[in-house]
Amino acid sequence: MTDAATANPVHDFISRTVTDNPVVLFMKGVPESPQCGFSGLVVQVLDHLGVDFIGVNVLQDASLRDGIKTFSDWPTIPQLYVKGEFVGGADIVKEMFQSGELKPLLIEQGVLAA
Ligand SMILES: N[C@@H](CCC(=O)N[C@@H](CS)C(=O)NCC(=O)O)C(=O)O
Ligand code: FES
Repeated sequence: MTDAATANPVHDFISRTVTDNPVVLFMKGVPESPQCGFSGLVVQVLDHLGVDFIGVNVLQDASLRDGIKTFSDWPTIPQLYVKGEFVGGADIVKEMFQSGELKPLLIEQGVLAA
């Protein structure tokens, strides 16, 4: 984390959220009703694998929508975090799922039963 984490309340919120929750998806809309196909795709993958996760709707707050980009140094939404680590956006999650890498990673991280 950069020193910005202590100076930026939005970064503090994000930091706490990804520390307190094992799997966090920063997304547009909520898991039950994604507002963008890219966010919806990641929700579908996580649901398919049976992962428990929380969704954080960046559309509720412009500073959160911007803040998650600077926090992760990643320009787009969705953004998946597992155990406080940034995993990727929709393309990465899709690729990891299709290549069979995602499930073992989630099991290894202890967020999915083997
Ligand atoms: N290729 C991206 C697709 C996601 C994407 O392009 N998101 C755009 C449109 S939803 C975005 O977040 N734009 C900035 C914004 O809306 O704030 C990925 O792998 O996640
Ligand atoms: S909201 Fe338009 S592509 Fe995601």
